[in-house]
Amino acid sequence: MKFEKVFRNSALHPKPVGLVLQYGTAGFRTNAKELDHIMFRMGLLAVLRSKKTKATIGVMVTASHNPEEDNGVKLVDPMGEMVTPSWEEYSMQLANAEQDVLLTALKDVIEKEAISMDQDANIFIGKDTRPSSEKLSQAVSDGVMSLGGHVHDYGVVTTPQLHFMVRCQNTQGCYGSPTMEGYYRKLSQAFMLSLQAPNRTDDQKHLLVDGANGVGALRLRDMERFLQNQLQISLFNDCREGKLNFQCGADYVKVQQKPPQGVEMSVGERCCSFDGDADRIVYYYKDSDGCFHLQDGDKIATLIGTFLKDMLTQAGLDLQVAVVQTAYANGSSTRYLEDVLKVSWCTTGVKHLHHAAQEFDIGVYFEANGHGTVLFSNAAVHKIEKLAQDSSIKNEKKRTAAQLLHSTINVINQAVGDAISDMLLVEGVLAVQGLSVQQWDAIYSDLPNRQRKIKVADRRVITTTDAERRVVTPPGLQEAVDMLVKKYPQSRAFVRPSGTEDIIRVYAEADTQENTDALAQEVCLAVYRLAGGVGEEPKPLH
Ligand SMILES: CC(=O)N[C@H]1[C@@H](OP(=O)(O)O)O[C@H](CO)[C@@H](O)[C@@H]1O
Ligand SMILES: [Mg+2]
Repeated sequence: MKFEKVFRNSALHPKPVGLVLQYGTAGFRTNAKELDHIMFRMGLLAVLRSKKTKATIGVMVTASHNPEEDNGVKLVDPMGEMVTPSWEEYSMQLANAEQDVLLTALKDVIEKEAISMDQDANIFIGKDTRPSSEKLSQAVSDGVMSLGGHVHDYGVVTTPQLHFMVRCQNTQGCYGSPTMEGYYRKLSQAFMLSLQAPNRTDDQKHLLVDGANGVGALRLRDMERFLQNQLQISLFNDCREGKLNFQCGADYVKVQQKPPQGVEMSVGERCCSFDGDADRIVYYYKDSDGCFHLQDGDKIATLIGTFLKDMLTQAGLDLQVAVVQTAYANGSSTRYLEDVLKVSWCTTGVKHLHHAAQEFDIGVYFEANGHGTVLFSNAAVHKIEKLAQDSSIKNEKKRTAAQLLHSTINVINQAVGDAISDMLLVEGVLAVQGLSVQQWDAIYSDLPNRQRKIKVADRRVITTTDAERRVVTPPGLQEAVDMLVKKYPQSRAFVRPSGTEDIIRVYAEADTQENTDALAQEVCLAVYRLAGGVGEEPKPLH
C-alpha cells in the first residue's frame, strides 16, 4: 500500500503542534478552529474501520447541543451504533500524532488490527448546519480518499439519519432503504399504522416543535408531506433566524428548566424541543397557572415502557421489557419503574446505554436529557412479526396489540436516539392510550433537581466509578459530597467530568428546589476547592 498520498494530503490539514484532544462522550468536540486535522485523520481511521469490519462506516460532523462555534466528529459502526470503545484509543493515537509520525501511527493501527489494505472501504458522511461543517466534512472526504476509500456524502442530515443509513446499508436493505426517502417512508408509514385511535381531534394532532435552529427543523419540514396531516406541526426556531442551540433546543430546556425563546405556548399545548443535531427530544407544557412542566427523557422512557408492557400483556407475549437509565435519571422515575411499572431497570454510564439495552428482549433506554431509543432483540422481532401476521387471531384487542408492537419496531430508529423517530413514537402512544400531556405528566412527580457546570484547570483530575455515580479521584471529594448529601432529605448528588465540554458537571436533587439548589451550590464549592477550580468561586444561582 502506498502512503505518499496520505502524507502529502495530511500536510494540507496540518495539526497545531502540541494540541492534544480527548475522544469524549460522543467523539471529538471542541472549537471548530482546532478540528481540520482531526477531520482528515478521522477520515483515515474510518477507512481502516471499514476495511476491518468489511462494512460501511459513518462519519458525522456535528457538535450536537454545543454552541454554534464548536464542532465535532464521531464514527458510526456498521449497525449504526457508536464506534466500539477499543477504537477510541486509535482515534486519539491518530488525532494527536505529530505530523512527522502520522504514518507510523497509521501503520501501527493497521498492524495491531491485521487490516488487509486490499479490502474495499466505504464511508457515509453527514454534517449538521454549523457554518464550519461544510469545510470540515470536506476534510473528512480528503482523508477517506487519500487512503483509497469511497465516499457517499449525504450532506446536511440529522445525526440519527446518518446512523440509519449506515445500518440500512450494512443490512443489505433489511432495515430499510439507505436514502432520505427511505427514512421518511419507513417511519411515517409505521406512525400512521400506530394511530389506531379513532377520530383524533385537531388538538391531539397539533404539536409545537422547537427545532433548535438546527438540522432537525430542516429535515422535519421535509418529512411533513409523508405524514399526510396526521400530525400538524407548528415549527419554530426553524433556522430562518436565531442561532443554533442559542436559548432554545432540548439541552437548553432541560438544563434551564424553562421553555425555549421564540415560542408562544397556550395552556396545555403539547410542545417538544430537538437539540442541534436532532438526536435528543424533550416534551413540555404550561399549566393553567402558567407553570412550566418538563417531560424529559425519564418521562419519555416511562411512557414508552408502560405502553410496551401493556401491549405485550394484551398480545400475550412473554417478552421482557427493561428500562436502562443513567445517573442523571430523576430518583422519582427510578422508583416508578421499580415500584409501579415493575420492569427491569439498570443504571450505566452515558456512553454505555445502547450496549446495556441490547441485553434484553426489549430495551428502552433514555438519558434524562432526551437522548434514547428502544431496542428489540432479533428473537423479539421474530415473535412480534409472527403474531402480527397471524390472521387466525379472533381477539380484536390481541390482534391490535400485536400490530401496534409491530409498528413500534418500524417507527423507532434502533440505530441511535432519534428526535424525529422518538417524537412519532410518543405521539402514537399518546394517541393509542388516549392520554393528554397532563395525564402523561401525572404518572409520577420529579424530585426537584439541578445541573451545574464548574470550570477546573484540568477536568481529568476527576475520575469516577459505579456508572459515574461516585468519584474516585481527587481524594476527599466523594467524602465531601457524601457529607453534604446527608444534610438534605431525599437528596442525591454526583460529580463527573463532561466528555463534550471542558467543564465538570454537578447533579443534585432533593425534597425541595431550595434544598436542591443549596446542595448543588455546596457541591460546586467542594469541586472548585478540591479539583482545581479556575476563575471566580461558584456563586449561588439565585
Ligand atoms: C448531562 C448530559 O446531558 N450529558 C450529555 C453530554 O455528555 P457529557 O459527557 O455530560 O458532556 O453529551 C453527550 C453526547 O450528546 C450525552 O450523551 C450526555 O448525556
Ligand atoms: Mg445531540
